[in-house]
Amino acid sequence: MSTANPRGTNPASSALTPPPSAIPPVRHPDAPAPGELLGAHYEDCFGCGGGQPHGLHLQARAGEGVSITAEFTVKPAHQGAPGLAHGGVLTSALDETLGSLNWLLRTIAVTGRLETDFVRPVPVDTTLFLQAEVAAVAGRKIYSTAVGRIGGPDGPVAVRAQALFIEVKVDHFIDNGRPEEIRAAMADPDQIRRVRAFEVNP
Ligand SMILES: CCCCCCCCCCCCCC(=O)SCCNC(=O)CCNC(=O)[C@H](O)C(C)(C)COP(=O)(O)OP(=O)(O)OC[C@H]1O[C@@H](n2cnc3c(N)ncnc32)[C@H](O)[C@@H]1OP(=O)(O)O
Repeated sequence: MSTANPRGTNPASSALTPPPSAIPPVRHPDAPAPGELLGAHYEDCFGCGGGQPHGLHLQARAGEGVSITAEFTVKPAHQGAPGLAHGGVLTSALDETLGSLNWLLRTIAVTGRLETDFVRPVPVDTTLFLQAEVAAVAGRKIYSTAVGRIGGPDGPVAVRAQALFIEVKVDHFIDNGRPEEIRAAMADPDQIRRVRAFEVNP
């Protein structure tokens, strides 16, 4: 389990601190190999899908262990202040990267809590280099951290996050999603096979 404080001097809330019973994450044997691009989990996802013109089009790549790297280039549609990325968009990029980690655990999970530190402004046209890892798992709870750098993968830190993801069944989406999108997703055999495989083949 990672012991470093990924937020520098700002401690995370206690809900994001793994309990003593938490265990280190285990990379699933069928997880994509280190270096492999993950691809979009859903074509219309704002974070990773190719079907959203103003989406982030974030590309995540499997790392070693239970870690991910990802890149996202800030577009004019992502501005908050003139010429600068909106903080919510940067948090979305962190959320998407952190969510991708669960593919390496082969666990379906949603974000329960996400805390972000905004360390540096991120101008339009900047590429954010993201790195994320799972720190610990406790039952359905997955504790993860992420950092986003600018200027290169080893550049200065612009954003940091800590998150708690909660494992859910595929019914979470079927029961709560808007019927038209759910129907379309259910009609896509690849989408359903991919998600169901996580449940029947843990
Ligand atoms: C068909 C298509 C499929 C597509 C698949 C794509 C998937 C990927 C998409 C990814 C997209 C990118 C990612 C996204 O953007 S995911 C989108 C953003 N997230 C959501 O929409 C989630 C909304 N929330 C919920 O649905 C429920 O609240 C969940 C499911 C999270 C829990 O409700 P549930 O009734 O199931 O469980 P529980 O309430 O018994 O809680 C269980 C445990 O967790 C603890 N806890 C819970 N919340 C918090 C919290 N905020 N802080 C601290 N702790 C929290 C809780 O205390 C308890 O602990 P304990 O008492 O056990 O110790």
